[in-house]
Amino acid sequence: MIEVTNVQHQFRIGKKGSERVVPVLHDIDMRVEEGEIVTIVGRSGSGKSTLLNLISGYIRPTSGRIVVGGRDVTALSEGEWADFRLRHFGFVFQSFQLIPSMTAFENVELPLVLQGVGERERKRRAQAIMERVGLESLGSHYPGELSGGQQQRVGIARALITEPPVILADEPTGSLDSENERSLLAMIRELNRERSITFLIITHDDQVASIGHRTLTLRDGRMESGYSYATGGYSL
Ligand SMILES: Nc1ncnc2c1ncn2[C@@H]1O[C@H](COP(=O)(O)OP(=O)(O)OP(=O)(O)O)[C@@H](O)[C@H]1O
Repeated sequence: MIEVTNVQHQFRIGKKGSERVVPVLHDIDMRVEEGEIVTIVGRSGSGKSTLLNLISGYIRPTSGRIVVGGRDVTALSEGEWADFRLRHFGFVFQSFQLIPSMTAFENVELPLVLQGVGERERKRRAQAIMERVGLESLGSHYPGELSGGQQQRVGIARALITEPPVILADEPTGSLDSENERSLLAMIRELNRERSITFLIITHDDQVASIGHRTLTLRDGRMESGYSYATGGYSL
């Protein structure tokens, strides 16, 4: 499903002529199978978000190969990438990233607008997914009128609406209290079981890490072997 092979990444910072190279990721090899929940942990600055941004194509690796669903995505043009991203990935963020001037329903519908899906089909699918995440009565609320837990459910519904095979989540419970965190994690598990959606989740939180079938650890830009809850052993 996702195969990262020998990926290195460095950022260039500073003015042209006096640029400095900042190496961030080294020799990254990892695989995520279809239907797995994989959590990635590591200290602040270890390169977790950079790895997620590489997998989702927002940045390109300095070297190495990333294959998603059988496609070598490092070879895609910008336009192809935007299209590929919309079909293959749903995104969930710590800060929800909802559009404040749109209602919950309109936020959920938005990816389908971008995909050019007709209005009737959009409404039907948005309605169904809002029901699935328990928000059917809150569709007309604006994000500012919802609790953090409810906003993150809108975020999950928006990520699910295009039925992507993979959901990438960066600290999805980082802004939630422990009760909302528990309920969001239960929902991620259910969605994974019901729909075989693959989840790749970055987190600092042990509770979140433990919902992964495997947990991988990044340390100073290198991947340490991961712990598998299924086999009780370590592997990449
Ligand atoms: N656009 C950029 N330009 C230059 N350096 C960057 C850029 N983005 C990230 N970095 C550097 O890369 C390193 C890894 O950052 P990254 O955000 O991937 O870490 P992280 O593990 O996700 O951290 P956190 O848990 O704090 O979010 C850091 O040293 C950071 O300063």
